[in-house]
Amino acid sequence: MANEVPALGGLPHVLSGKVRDLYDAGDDRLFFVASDRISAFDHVLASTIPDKGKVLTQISLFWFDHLREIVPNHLITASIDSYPPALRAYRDQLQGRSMLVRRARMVPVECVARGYLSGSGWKDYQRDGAVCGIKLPAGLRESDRLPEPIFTPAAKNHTGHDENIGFDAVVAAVGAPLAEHLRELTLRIYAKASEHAESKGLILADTKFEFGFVPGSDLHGTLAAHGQAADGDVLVLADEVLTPDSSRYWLASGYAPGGAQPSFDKQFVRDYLLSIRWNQQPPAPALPDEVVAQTRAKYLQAFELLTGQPLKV
Ligand SMILES: N#Cc1c(N)ncnc1-c1cnn(CCN2CCOCC2)c1
Repeated sequence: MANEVPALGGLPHVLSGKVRDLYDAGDDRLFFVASDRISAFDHVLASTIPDKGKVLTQISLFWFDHLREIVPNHLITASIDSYPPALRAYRDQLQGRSMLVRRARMVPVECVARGYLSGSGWKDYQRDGAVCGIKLPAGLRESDRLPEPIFTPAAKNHTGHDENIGFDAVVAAVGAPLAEHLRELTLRIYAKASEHAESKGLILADTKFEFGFVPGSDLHGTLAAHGQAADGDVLVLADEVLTPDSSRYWLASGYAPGGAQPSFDKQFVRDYLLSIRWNQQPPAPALPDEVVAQTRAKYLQAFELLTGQPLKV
């Protein structure tokens, strides 16, 4: 079937996720545009949240910079004046919610770090007393802080839920040296990010990273000291980074283990969808204006808490 999503400024559409659209910018570059779409219970809702795409993009850009001493990344630029000329005609549509990145050879594993027991980790713990084959102490409650953060990888499942896998499966997929590097790097990034979040009154319960390899010479003209493959390619942090869509953030002031914690950004949406007893089947319902406004405010608050700056809308 012909691609239903039109090209953007002559850049062919590559794929779309629930929130972001990806285009081929040529010369081994990709172009991301983050929409204001919002998903809940695995469905994209009929309503959008104004400025959500800008918030998520700006949070990723903040973390790329904050983590630059730990890990290089795939970003080329988020400045419209540096985009391919044909895109500059879309300045109003792209401002603040887009980025030009290096096309990477993506690692086929979702690299998840967990500091707390929640979501699929809680479900796996209840069944096995372990998460991704990592045995945990008995008697943990939902949302409990783990004795130490753990690496809980997942297989990329493009249809729906990613499937938690053991470290051995990562080794089988990418080899032991890279598997060990991914685990160490994922946990190191998580430690730095959760320390920053905590200093801002937020708990970073868990987060998902995606990594890929780019030619070493492409990386700002310098070779990175670590994460270098034998062929000279360099491992970079890609995709979205430590956003409320790829992470669980909780307000530290309201933290109460023993049950599910309110989602920092989507609780108003979830509560509304539960209140109308939606059967979680398409078509996903629209949201009342008040829920849209409250949710937008939470995204702006997340950005301001994490960065210390108000979002330029
Ligand atoms: N980042 C990045 C990246 C890159 N730098 N090079 C090559 N491929 C990718 C890539 C392609 N797909 N994904 C999964 C993330 N998707 C994005 C769209 O929205 C859905 C999720 C990553």
